[in-house]
Amino acid sequence: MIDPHELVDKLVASLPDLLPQARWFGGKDKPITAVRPLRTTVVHDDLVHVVIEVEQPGRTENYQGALSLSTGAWDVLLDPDHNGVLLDGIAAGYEADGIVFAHEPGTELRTGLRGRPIGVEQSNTSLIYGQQYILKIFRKLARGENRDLVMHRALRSVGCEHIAQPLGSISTELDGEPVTLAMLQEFLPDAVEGWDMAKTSVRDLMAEADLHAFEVGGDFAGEAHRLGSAVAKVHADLAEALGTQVADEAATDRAIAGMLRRLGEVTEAVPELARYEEPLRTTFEEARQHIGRIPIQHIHGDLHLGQVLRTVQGWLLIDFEGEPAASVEDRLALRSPLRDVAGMLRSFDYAARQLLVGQPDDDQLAYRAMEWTKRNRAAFCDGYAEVAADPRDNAPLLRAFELDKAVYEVAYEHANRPEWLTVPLSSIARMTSGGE
Ligand SMILES: Nc1ncnc2c1ncn2[C@@H]1O[C@H](COP(=O)(O)OP(=O)(O)O)[C@@H](O)[C@H]1O
Ligand SMILES: O=P(O)(O)O[C@H]1O[C@H](CO)[C@@H](O[C@H]2O[C@H](CO)[C@@H](O)[C@H](O)[C@H]2O)[C@H](O)[C@H]1O
Repeated sequence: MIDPHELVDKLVASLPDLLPQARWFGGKDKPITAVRPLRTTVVHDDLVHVVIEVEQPGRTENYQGALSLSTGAWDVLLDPDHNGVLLDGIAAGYEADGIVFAHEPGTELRTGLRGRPIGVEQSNTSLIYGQQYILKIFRKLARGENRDLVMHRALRSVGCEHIAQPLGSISTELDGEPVTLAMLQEFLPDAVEGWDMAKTSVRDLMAEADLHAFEVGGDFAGEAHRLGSAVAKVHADLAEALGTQVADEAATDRAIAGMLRRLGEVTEAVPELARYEEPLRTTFEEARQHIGRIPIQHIHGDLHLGQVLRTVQGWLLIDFEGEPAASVEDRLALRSPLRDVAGMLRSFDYAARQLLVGQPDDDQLAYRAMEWTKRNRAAFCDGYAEVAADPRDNAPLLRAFELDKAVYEVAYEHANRPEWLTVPLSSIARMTSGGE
């Protein structure tokens, strides 16, 4: 009989070489100084689940994976011959040595399906079972229940129609604290990402030299309007399920300090931001007097066009984990719903400009991009205002949140896609000099 611990020890020795090749591994920027197994669980005849601790200069993080007990092959979560037991375990309410497979109350699941990896660039690993279910396996593990699962459960409890319904989970404990390993949701086979739809619309506009955005076949404004209403409904549902609070002095201080801290950190890392530091600082400080006007609540936290799916049943919001770079406390804090609105407004700007990235300056195309952005941002706000207060009624706050998001994007692009840095930087330049 093969000893799983021996297999895991062998695996761990090879992980410093294997991990940097995995798309989901979030520590590619630094060398790996040590990998240790934290917990080894035989989940099924041929599936050994492993939680590892990865040590790098200045950070120690936990990740999960699995190997075959018979062959020692690594990352068999991706293998349809091995991953069927995950869904079957959730359906059956199975437990294996502290790993708990559970379905949501009142849920009945089909079994015997094999999971195929979704095959998109992602920081987790999602498996699709049949045409019905999607299992998101969280690769980097955080202590405490995963926010994506908590928010989905809260939204389900109030009958929210703009999410993919949560159906089950896999969880465990590490050092006495709960840890979510995976979340099962309904899979929408007809779903199209908002980002892809928006890019198609922009392409159609750019291809027509003489037509305005409203005259082009691929006009997105109707969708942007519906999306605005959907986001407002999700905010209302989150408020109903989890409550709201007045932003008191402590919450206000935290919000302003957070924006100023981020500005300082990003300016240090990206010198191109320095010339806008002063007006940005002033905008963030002035936001203090406006924050108290709107109740704070749980929000999506990382809303952009890649986090919304258009399905036959309307727009759905996915991935409630929050900003990848934010601390656990920041992700759990109550915040202004205008932050989500600001995230989406930034995304319209991105969608309009992505075709111009790396191209020589062209005033006509830049003008048309701006036309598309304005039209869709306005439609989104109109849709939002049909369900809740108009976000534009709080323009100074909305503007501060947009600029804060743009500062975040400067850091994100600097680290991930340097050629895209011009997108948030040019918006910051425009907005800090009085433009929209
Ligand atoms: N319920 C769903 N139905 C159909 N496709 C989905 C569903 N949930 C996620 N997807 C697809 O999977 C992609 C990744 O999902 P996401 O939850 O954002 O993972 P990650 O946090 O790892 O990026 C989405 O962009 C979308 O294309
Ligand atoms: O991986 P996540 O979805 O959590 O988000 C991160 O990556 C996004 C890029 O994929 C990044 O979004 C930025 O680029 C988008 C276009 O690719 C654009 O629609 C967004 O508005 C813009 O913020 C996101 O910021 C980052 O957290």
